[in-house]
Amino acid sequence: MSQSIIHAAHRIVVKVGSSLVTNEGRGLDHAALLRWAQEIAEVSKMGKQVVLVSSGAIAEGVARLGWSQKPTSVHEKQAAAAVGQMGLCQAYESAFRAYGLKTAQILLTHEDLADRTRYLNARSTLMTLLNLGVIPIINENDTVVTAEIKFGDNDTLGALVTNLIEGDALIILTDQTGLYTADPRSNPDAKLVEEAEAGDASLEDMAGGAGSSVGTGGMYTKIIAAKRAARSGASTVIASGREPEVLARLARGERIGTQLTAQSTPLAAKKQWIADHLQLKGSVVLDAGAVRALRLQGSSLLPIGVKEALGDFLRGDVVSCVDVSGVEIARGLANYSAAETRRIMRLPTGQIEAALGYIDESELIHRDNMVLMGV
Ligand SMILES: Nc1ncnc2c1ncn2[C@@H]1O[C@H](COP(=O)(O)OP(=O)(O)O)[C@@H](O)[C@H]1O
Ligand SMILES: N[C@@H](CCC(=O)OP(=O)(O)O)C(=O)O
Repeated sequence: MSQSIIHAAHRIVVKVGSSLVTNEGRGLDHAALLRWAQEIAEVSKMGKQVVLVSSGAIAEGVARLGWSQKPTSVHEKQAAAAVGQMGLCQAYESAFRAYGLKTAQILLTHEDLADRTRYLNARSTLMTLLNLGVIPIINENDTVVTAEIKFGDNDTLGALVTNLIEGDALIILTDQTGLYTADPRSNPDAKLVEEAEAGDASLEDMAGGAGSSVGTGGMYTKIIAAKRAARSGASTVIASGREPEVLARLARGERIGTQLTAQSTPLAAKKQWIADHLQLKGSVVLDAGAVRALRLQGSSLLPIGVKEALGDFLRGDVVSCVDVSGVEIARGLANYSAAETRRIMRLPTGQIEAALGYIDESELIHRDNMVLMGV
């Protein structure tokens, strides 16, 4: 059997569920947290970047408040989450510190990822943390969300974070060894699914299907998360968080649990999305040198090669790159708005900062965020 997709993955999102983190609700499992921290340190040393999405705030809050069971009222759940998140933070901070790693807490809501500016800000912060070698630890910002605007479960959050940072892979650690052909708790004959295509509809039936008791969480949300992650080209592994050295072994290429493979790579998925993008917010007119650099040398687009910026695009919008006669050469995600582009076009990279007072990127459109058109 081929190697685990985690072996080749560079940027990985790891999601751990409440039952694992809190030892089935009995309070934080410090030994498990230490194990994952040790393994993530090992995976980082292999040159991979890791983001951790951790549940457990509500379960830990319930334990800290001395409640015998999870409350049903939204506000009590939110209060429990606020109490429990302190415990999660403390525990992760000291577990990772033991292995020489710094951590950062990021709490997100659905609205943060739906709003374009907040999406880009969250993305930039996460990328900056990863480049600094810090491990971001993400949870839903339970205090400010109500049922209608909740991710609802952290499997979904894990997938959206994978899309956000263009991760190569999502690892969902849970209390089962992977996806079975039926719920193994009630079907002792169920078999482990070792590999399948992410998005394969038959998986949803194995996991219970929407609307069943399992459909509100359990494996179903993991299958849907794998489908979402695959949209940006990331494959998913579902495995047991209790399996010794699970993360390190996956990273070394060992096959563990269930692998749900995406049909394209993150780069190909992004380029397809850009090529298909119909809502172009503007265009830039390139000089002959820039046209040659894009077409023949596979270069990024630098401000110096831009003669004109048309329309009113913002940073992150898809813009069209045309030659002086209006022929579309490429399409890509702009790093600067139309107004900024007008101030930096025709300038060499070294003068961008003086013209704007800051520099985000030296390219107007990076090659990885660009597709050539009509070739
Ligand atoms: N086909 C299946 N294969 C494996 N587990 C399943 C399946 N269908 C339902 N489940 C249930 O899903 C549970 C894991 O989901 P959940 O309790 O939400 O975990 P987590 O807290 O890790 O998100 C398992 O304990 C199992 O009972
Ligand atoms: N934000 C919540 C997450 C709840 C959740 O999705 O839990 P799980 O299904 O165990 O991943 C918490 O930290 O308690």
